[in-house]
This record gives sequence, structure tokens and C-alpha cells, in this order.
Amino acid sequence: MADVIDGKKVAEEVLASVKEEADKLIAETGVTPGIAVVIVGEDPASQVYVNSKSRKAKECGFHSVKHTLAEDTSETDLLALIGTLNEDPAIHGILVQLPLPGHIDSGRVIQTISPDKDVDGFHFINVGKLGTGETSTAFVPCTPAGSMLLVERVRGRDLSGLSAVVVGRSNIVGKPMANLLLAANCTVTIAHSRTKDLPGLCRTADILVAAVGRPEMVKGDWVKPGATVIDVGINRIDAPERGEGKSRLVGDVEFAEAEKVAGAITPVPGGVGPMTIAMLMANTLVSACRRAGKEPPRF
Ligand SMILES: NC(=O)C1=CN([C@@H]2O[C@H](COP(=O)(O)OP(=O)(O)OC[C@H]3O[C@@H](n4cnc5c(N)ncnc54)[C@H](OP(=O)(O)O)[C@@H]3O)[C@@H](O)[C@H]2O)C=CC1
Ligand SMILES: Nc1nc(=O)c2c([nH]1)NC[C@@H]1CN(c3ccc(C(=O)N[C@@H](CCC(=O)O)C(=O)O)cc3)C=[N+]21
Repeated sequence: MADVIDGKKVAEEVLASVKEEADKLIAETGVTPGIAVVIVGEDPASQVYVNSKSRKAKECGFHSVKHTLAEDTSETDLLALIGTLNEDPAIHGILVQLPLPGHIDSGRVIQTISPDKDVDGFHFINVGKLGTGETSTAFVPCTPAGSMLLVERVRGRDLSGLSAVVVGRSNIVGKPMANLLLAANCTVTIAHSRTKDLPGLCRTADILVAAVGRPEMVKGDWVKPGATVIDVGINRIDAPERGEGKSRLVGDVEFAEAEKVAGAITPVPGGVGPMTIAMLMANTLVSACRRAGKEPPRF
């Protein structure tokens, strides 16, 4: 049976260290890390994540502001708000919750965020820095950064020669994850919806990352014995066994079967999800340190 990687616990450790470093920064420089979270519309699932981000920010001792804009807010108004936050010296991190409503060009919104405050790591400058290995001045996207910390807990920091398969090629998860694994000396393959023989490819992976958005698509017999399995997927499915109208969260990996084969595996919930929020706080702290001219800690 695999070790189940406790992402919630690792996330709490990261948050404790963020808080400690934030206290130091405040005491030494008077700079309080500040984060602004912007959400457009009232999608309940998104509200849950955004509230959880605001709560964790306060627990870390950050200055935290939340802007909830109406579903029909114009792109111009959203861009103007980002402009104001870019100029606000009390704000070191800006996160615009995705997805945005269809009438707003999310690419344009992301590229309007100042790269120095882009704690999601989605701006071209930060994407380019990650791609060229400038990780000491980049912001690395939170979900891949958190996933890497979990991989390192199991395998150590140097992953030389291990074969890694990332299923999914989004700009938010799959591509940056592949870049981080490559930087850690893995031999990386990125799979997607046009990949041939996905089960066979997955069976070659010492490190298997599933970021697909399809409930339990990666089957237990796709997992190489002893592999480290990182399940990024968050899928809400109906759970009539829990009662009428109830739902539950599952990942992109068939956990019950994969657990029998893997060396280590992340659960859903309680795996990558909590790490994402912890890394958002870590990135915001790093941003505040840079602004204060202080060497940021490494997580
Ligand atoms: N834990 C966390 O903090 C976070 C979790 N997530 C979750 O991670 C998952 C992925 O998110 P995201 O990357 O944004 O999703 P996207 O929908 O942007 O990307 C999904 C990727 O999976 C690929 N894919 C889809 N179907 C198949 C298939 N049948 N076989 C192989 N590949 C397939 C797509 O391929 P193609 O490019 O060919 O279409 C695409 O590259 C979702 O469940 C999301 O909720 C996301 C962000 C944070
Ligand atoms: N600009 C932007 N940045 C993001 O990082 C971003 C985003 N937009 N849009 C949505 C996705 C999704 N995402 C999650 C964060 C935490 C959990 C999380 O904490 N999940 C808990 C469960 C929470 C629950 O019970 O619903 C867990 O897995 O244990 C999940 C998903 C960040 N995202």
C-alpha cells in the first residue's frame, strides 16, 4: 500500500513558516505583506476558494483585501481595478480568480497584472523566467510549486534521471509542472487528449502527475509499481450514497486502486489543493520581501 501524502499537513507547515517570516519582515522593515483577491461573479465553488484564500492570508498576519465584482462587470472596469492595485504600495500580490465570465478576455486581464505582483505566476514575464530557469526572481504558479514540494517530500530535491509523465498541458498546471520537473532533472513527457496509448505511457512514470479535470480517469493499472502519484484534479461528483442531492470531491486518479500500486500518492481532498493556497501565501511573502529589499526565504 502506498504512503498517502498528507498535503494538508505539509501546507500547515508551509503556512507556519510563512507566518514566522512575515512577522520577521514586519518587525525588521515595517512592511506587512498584502494580498488582493479579485473575483467576478457569484459562482459558489469559486467563492469557497476565495474565502479560504482570504482566511489563510489573515492567519499569516497579512493585509488582505477581497474585491467581489458583479458578473456583468465590464472588462474596462476590471482592468481599471487591476491598475489601481498595481499602484497600491500596500498590495504585494494580486490574484484574479479564474475562470472569468465569457465577455472578459482573461489573457488580457492576466497580462495587465504587474509581473512583480503576479503571485499566480501567469504573466508572460514569469512564464518566461520559469522556462529559462530564472526561478530566483520568478513567481512560480502555486499548484505546480505546491505539487513539487510534495514530490520532494517523497523523493528528495534532486530527481535526476527519474521519468516523469504529466497528463495535461494547461498553462496553469501541466506546462509549468513539466518545467519544474525538468529543472529538477527528470526526463519529462507531457501527455494530453491526443496522446496515443496513455495507459502505456503512464506505466513508464516514476512520477505521475494527473491534471486533466476528468474524475478518476487515471486507472490503478496505469500506475508503475512504486511510483509517486500527484493527483491535481478537483472534480465534484454526485454522491447519492451520502443522501439526496449530495456531492463529493474526487481527483483525476482512481485512488482506491492506484493506492495499491503506487509508492506514494496524494489524496483528494487533502492533497494538492491545500498546497496551492499555502504557496499563494508563500509567493505573496516573497513579493513583499523583494519590495522591502530583503532576501526572500525559499520554500
Ligand atoms: N488542486 C488545485 O489547487 C487545482 C486543481 N485544478 C484541477 O486540476 C485539473 C486540471 O486543471 P487545468 O489544467 O486547469 O485544466 P484544463 O481543462 O485547462 O486542461 C486539462 C488538460 O487535460 C487534457 N485532457 C483532457 N481530457 C483528456 C484525456 N481524455 N486524455 C488525456 N488528456 C486529457 C487536456 O488536453 P488538450 O490540451 O488536448 O485539450 C488539457 O491539456 C482540474 O480538475 C482542475 O479543477 C486546477 C487548478 C488548481
Ligand atoms: N487565479 C487563480 N488561481 C488559482 O490558483 C485558482 C484559480 N484562479 N481558479 C480555481 C483554481 C482551483 N484552485 C484550488 C485551490 C484550492 C483548492 C483546495 O483547497 N481544495 C481542498 C478542498 C476544498 C473543498 O472542499 O472544496 C482540497 O483539495 O483539499 C482547490 C482548488 C485554485 N485555483
